[in-house]
Amino acid sequence: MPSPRGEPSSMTGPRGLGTSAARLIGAIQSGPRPSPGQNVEHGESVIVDQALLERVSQLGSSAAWVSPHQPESPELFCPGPVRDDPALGQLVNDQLVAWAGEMGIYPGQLDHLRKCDFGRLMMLTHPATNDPDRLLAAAKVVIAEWASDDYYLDEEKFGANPATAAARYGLLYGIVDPVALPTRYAGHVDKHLEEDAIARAFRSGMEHLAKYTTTAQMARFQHQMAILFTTLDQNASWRLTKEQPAVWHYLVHRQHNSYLPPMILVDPIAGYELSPQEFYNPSVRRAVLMIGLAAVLLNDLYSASKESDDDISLPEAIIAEEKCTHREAIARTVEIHNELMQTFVAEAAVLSAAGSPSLRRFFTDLWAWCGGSRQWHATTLRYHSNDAKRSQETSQQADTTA
Ligand SMILES: CC(C)=CCC/C(C)=C(\C)COP(=O)(O)OP(=O)(O)O
Repeated sequence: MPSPRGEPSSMTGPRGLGTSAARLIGAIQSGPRPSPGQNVEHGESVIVDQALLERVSQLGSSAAWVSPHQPESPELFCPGPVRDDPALGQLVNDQLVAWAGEMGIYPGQLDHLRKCDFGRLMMLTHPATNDPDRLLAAAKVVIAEWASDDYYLDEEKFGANPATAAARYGLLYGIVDPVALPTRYAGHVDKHLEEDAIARAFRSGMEHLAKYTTTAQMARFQHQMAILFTTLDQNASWRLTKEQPAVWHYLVHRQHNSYLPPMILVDPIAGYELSPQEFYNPSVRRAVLMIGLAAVLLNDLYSASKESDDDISLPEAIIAEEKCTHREAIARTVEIHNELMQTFVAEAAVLSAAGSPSLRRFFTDLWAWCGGSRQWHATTLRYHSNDAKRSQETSQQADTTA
């Protein structure tokens, strides 16, 4: 298949772990000699600095393997946190919970919200900044995303309903990418903001985030949110039909129902910008999509204890398709996660060697985001509460790989 930007035919060569990086090197090396400073923004015609490539290829990969406590469990290929500053996490968490109260999200649940410690998640996933206000800006939109998932789609006890989810997400997108209605109807949006706490949270969170984003960074965030909402609609449709998706359908779904909305904020929160030319370069996008999927599969590994019995997740899709045990499905999920992470490392290394300093930093910050997210998933009360519906087997199994 030709890529949208017409990569050389060497991109259609062998497939599988590692071969993709080799294809990229081939593609990059086969082009004409670059002019000084040329990088992936301007096409694939860059000669790779082999010494640099060897250095970046090592980046993080050895440290990402951690010995399992149970020899039969597959190891998770994921780094640990780059920084752990509990006081900073608590400061952000306190401000976040106060803001959630003002917005009216998680009514009657603020104590639980505090204990889930999303402020700690932000501190762990954005080690490039110590500025609590930057972390809070990112935290607000993240918690608004989670609230929409909980209150529109997942938690029927909170009024979530798959039959109305798509209609609600449609209205919510009108807040994320503010609509410009004819005068006669504009007041309805204001009324909706008064009535819907999640819409209010998004409006407020986006305003705060805009302090730190360029126009292009905000636009790409809105694009990623539109994608997220589309897949949450897809999820609602599976819930309505009680369909267990095929594994590949689930992977397509989860690649976009992923942690990419918070992950692609690593540069504005750290105070730099990956250019739109590099961000949207198809090879860069491919690497980013892979690490985004891997990061959210880690959620599937840790969150099983809180999910309902009809949960849609990769282990559940594998059990249905392969008729295997829960333990085997977890092992397969870890394998898939690891393949994605390893391919990301290989491809990001090549792209880093050819790209700008901001691209190298962006990949490094995504890697750090995963390390922080893993630490939070392994410890947060959201996935480790005493009233967990299912046995803790899944998260314990995932923990043994941590
Ligand atoms: C942070 C973010 C992008 C939230 C929106 C969608 C979402 C909640 C996820 C991608 C996390 O997956 P999941 O819906 O399974 O989350 P929980 O396990 O219910 O916390």
